Amino acid sequence: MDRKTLIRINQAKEKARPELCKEGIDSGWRKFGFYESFCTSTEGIVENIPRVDGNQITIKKFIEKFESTYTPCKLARKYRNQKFKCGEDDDGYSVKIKMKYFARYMTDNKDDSPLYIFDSSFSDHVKRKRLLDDFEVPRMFPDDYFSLVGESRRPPYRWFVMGPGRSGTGIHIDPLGTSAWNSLLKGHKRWCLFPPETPKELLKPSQGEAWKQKGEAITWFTYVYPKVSQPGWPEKYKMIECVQRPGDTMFVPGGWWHVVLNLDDTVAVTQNYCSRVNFPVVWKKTVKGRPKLSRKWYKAMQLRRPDLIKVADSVDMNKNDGYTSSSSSSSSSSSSSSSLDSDSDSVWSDDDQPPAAKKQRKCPPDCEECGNRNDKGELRNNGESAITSKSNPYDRSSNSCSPANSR
Ligand SMILES: O=C(O)CCC(=O)C(=O)O
Ligand SMILES: [Fe+2]
Repeated sequence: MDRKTLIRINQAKEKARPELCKEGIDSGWRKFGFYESFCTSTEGIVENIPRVDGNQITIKKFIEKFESTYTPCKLARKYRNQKFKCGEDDDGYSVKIKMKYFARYMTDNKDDSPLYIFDSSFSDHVKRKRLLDDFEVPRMFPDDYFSLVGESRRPPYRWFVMGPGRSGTGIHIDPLGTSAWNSLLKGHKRWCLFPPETPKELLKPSQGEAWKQKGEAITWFTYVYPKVSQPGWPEKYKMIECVQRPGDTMFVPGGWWHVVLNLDDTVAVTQNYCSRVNFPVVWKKTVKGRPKLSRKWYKAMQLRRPDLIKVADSVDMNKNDGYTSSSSSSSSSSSSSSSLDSDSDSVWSDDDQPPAAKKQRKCPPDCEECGNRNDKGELRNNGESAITSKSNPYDRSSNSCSPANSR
């Protein structure tokens, strides 16, 4: 703890519990050594309280059964019986699980890289949609130009994210040059970020090191982190590292590599967006990778944002695209745009699509072509991905490696 914090804390302690401070500030406050001896883990606690589904029980029934009888109860959290996406099966279908099972798994699992809820379809559902009432887009991110194409046509863009310690998101770049914000409500996330020009080969675990867990964040921290944090690591690819705490919002600029490990149980919300700043890059990547979507977007801009049309028309499609808004910028993008050179619009819509359409967008789960895939069905192509299935953030990428549109 730094000196100033220590002084302030001690002042508060002196005022709040003077009797403890009399013995000397540390000895009084640490007499029993509970820091060492008392276990605060929830594991192993046997609960014997009635649990009630707070969404189902009527007020009348609650008063009758619990309040008027002075009976303690635990109103189960919302969404207990709601299903959330925690992965994808080999055919590309969402794997969903009820919140009550996942919540138990969160507190009671010993998996290396546990299941992770990463769900972008919650807002399509009448009950799960209520999650939208619980957060607001931070005021720094007012622009969202993909909204012009309409909610049902736009690529997936916001996710409810929840997972236990050791779960996380392997190293990747967010799709189509979009930037993102990620707000943490509970728990701690460990982040490492690298500039866009960092070569992918330096950031991915080598074959064999991690076998089936190649794309997992925990594998990255085990095998790659020691390399990137060595003194010889190039200054130009310098890692940015931090711990995100409850209430913190991370800003992830377009093109930046990032890897995220949950250090304990976390709940977060994240959104990808296209703003005035990243529009030239996002537009270019969309034209190249998602031509059909780009045509719809263009029409919508003609109608409602002629100012953006001007910018779109001035984007040089042949120039190496940097991630800054300045046209004179010389910073180079990742080398992945070729992976997006296909029109895969037909397959990015959503869970309700006919199986044939869903199948189209699949490549094998451990597709060597595209790189890798994490529990969230994340398929990456050169680390960068196209926004694809509505149900999956990084299905944001899966089209780019299906045979129909292989590079
Ligand atoms: O919270 C996480 O696991 C990271 C999410 C992320 O990188 C993303 O949504 O693009
Ligand atoms: Fe990301």
